[in-house]
Amino acid sequence: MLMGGTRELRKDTVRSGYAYAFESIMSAYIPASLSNGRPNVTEDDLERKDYLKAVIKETLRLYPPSPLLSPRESTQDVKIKGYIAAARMVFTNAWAIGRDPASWEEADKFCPERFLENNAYGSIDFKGHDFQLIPFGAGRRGCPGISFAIAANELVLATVLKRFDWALPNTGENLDMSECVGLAIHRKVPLVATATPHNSR
Ligand code: HEM
Repeated sequence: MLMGGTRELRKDTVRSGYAYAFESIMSAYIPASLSNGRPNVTEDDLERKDYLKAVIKETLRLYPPSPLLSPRESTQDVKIKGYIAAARMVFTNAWAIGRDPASWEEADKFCPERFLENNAYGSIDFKGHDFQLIPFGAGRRGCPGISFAIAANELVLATVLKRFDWALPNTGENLDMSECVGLAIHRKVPLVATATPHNSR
């Protein structure tokens, strides 16, 4: 049984807000607030990086690395949305849940701003309490590595943005964001980007 709907992976050629998000972090947030005369990004810098955190959250909403989480098996009869799941393997489609228009405005649009404080989804988090956003699962068998994973993601992303000038190939507004189907999500078309060291930051 597949919980959370069976929306098909679609060829998402809409560049939507990716370039904007990328450029915003690079030019508006990172240099100004992370430089501080120090060469490296530290965890202290990240305390204040609301936009960067929102970008990671929005990425996990649209592209949960484990789109079907871990399979579960019911130990007794249980009715879920009209299905009987006695001794059945149940998959939770976190990918579809993250794009469900019943839960998200402009569900397919990449819009990190939605997660900024005071905005519509500012209080939603991925720690397993808000069931519309469960890239790490939820409950007793939810991912125990959330804090470590998020800290590593923030640190690496902030560092590579701070240390390099990034440029996308000339794809205009059509960066192909299609995904491959699989246990772990990944890009169908590899991302080609140039990174020029930026030593002055
Ligand atoms: C972005 C990074 C990560 C994502 C998206 C992720 C996602 C997940 C998901 C979806 C599950 C299954 C949860 C469920 O079915 O309810 C899981 C389980 C698990 N994760 Fe992660 N994870 C990440 C990083 C990590 C890291 C860094 C660690 C360890 C340091 C870790 C350790 C585990 C373990 C041990 C489980 C099994 C928990 C259990 O079955 O009781 N994960 N993770």
